[in-house]
Amino acid sequence: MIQVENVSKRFSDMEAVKGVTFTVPKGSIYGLLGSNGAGKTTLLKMIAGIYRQDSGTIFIDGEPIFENVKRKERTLFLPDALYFFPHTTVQQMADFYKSIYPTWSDERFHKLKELFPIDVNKKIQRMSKGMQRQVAFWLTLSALPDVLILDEPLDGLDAVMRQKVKNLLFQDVAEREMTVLISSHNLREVEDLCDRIGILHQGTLILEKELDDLKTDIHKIQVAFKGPIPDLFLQNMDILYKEQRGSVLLCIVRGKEEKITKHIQAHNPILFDLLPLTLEEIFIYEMGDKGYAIENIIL
Ligand SMILES: Nc1ncnc2c1ncn2[C@@H]1O[C@H](COP(=O)(O)OP(=O)(O)OP(=O)(O)O)[C@@H](O)[C@H]1O
Repeated sequence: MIQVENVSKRFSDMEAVKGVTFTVPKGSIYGLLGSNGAGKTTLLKMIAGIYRQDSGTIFIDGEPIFENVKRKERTLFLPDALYFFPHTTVQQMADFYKSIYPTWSDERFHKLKELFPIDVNKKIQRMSKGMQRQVAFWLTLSALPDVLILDEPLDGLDAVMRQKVKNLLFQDVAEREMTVLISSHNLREVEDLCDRIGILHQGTLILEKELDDLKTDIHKIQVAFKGPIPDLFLQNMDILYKEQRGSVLLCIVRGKEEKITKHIQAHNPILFDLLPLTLEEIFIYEMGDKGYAIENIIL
């Protein structure tokens, strides 16, 4: 479990992270989204115990992470810019991981060989960017971490490999209750992976949502009445957005489908449609005046 409470970090005159609070429950996947420079990497590095926060607290499975060797042995961070020792092979890196991570599993390492078509005796720095990322996942997942922190992890992987990696993450979350925090600048890339999404904008967490709630609780409706729109009709609905097109009223409303349908039908509309919203539309309407922040992460 990851608990981040009111965490801030400043680089000279630049406040990169401002009072961020969120929790990632054990055995769940949290997606931290934000455009370039939003503060994702800085926040992730604090949660991984690489940077010390200026203020606030960070607990991993109930303990502070900074300078906590025991916790770090079970918390792996996969950075966006990968680093491997010069001239090392996959096998040599695996031996190194084995020497520093007590949870390392040779069995897992050999099992994953079937998924990653890479020669263990090949020098990593001679591999392509995507192959290097595959090696990083191979090593990381063989260490069986309790908590996995991933910074833009799918960059450079092809579509097939992305799916393989996603399946592996699901497997570890389901079977070992691994906790995953994953940063991305693209909602589409992680929407099928995450239980919960947080949006970071200029160092502040501006929106946090369970993806399942989002999908079931927001609807687009089109409705028309014989005469003018009844006053009570509008007053009793949680409307995020509304637009009149001739006699048709288009609304984005929050609430349970059955309740909304019942309410609308009670006003005898001559036209009524309830349409599904895409995840992108939901975010745009939810963000309201902060819509500019979402554009970069959904296009
Ligand atoms: N070591 C550093 N020294 C000074 N400023 C830094 C440092 N690291 C990050 N920053 C600044 O902090 C802000 C947040 O950067 P960060 O790398 O955390 O953003 P990000 O959301 O990960 O961006 P990207 O998606 O582009 O990787 C930026 O304005 C950046 O210039």
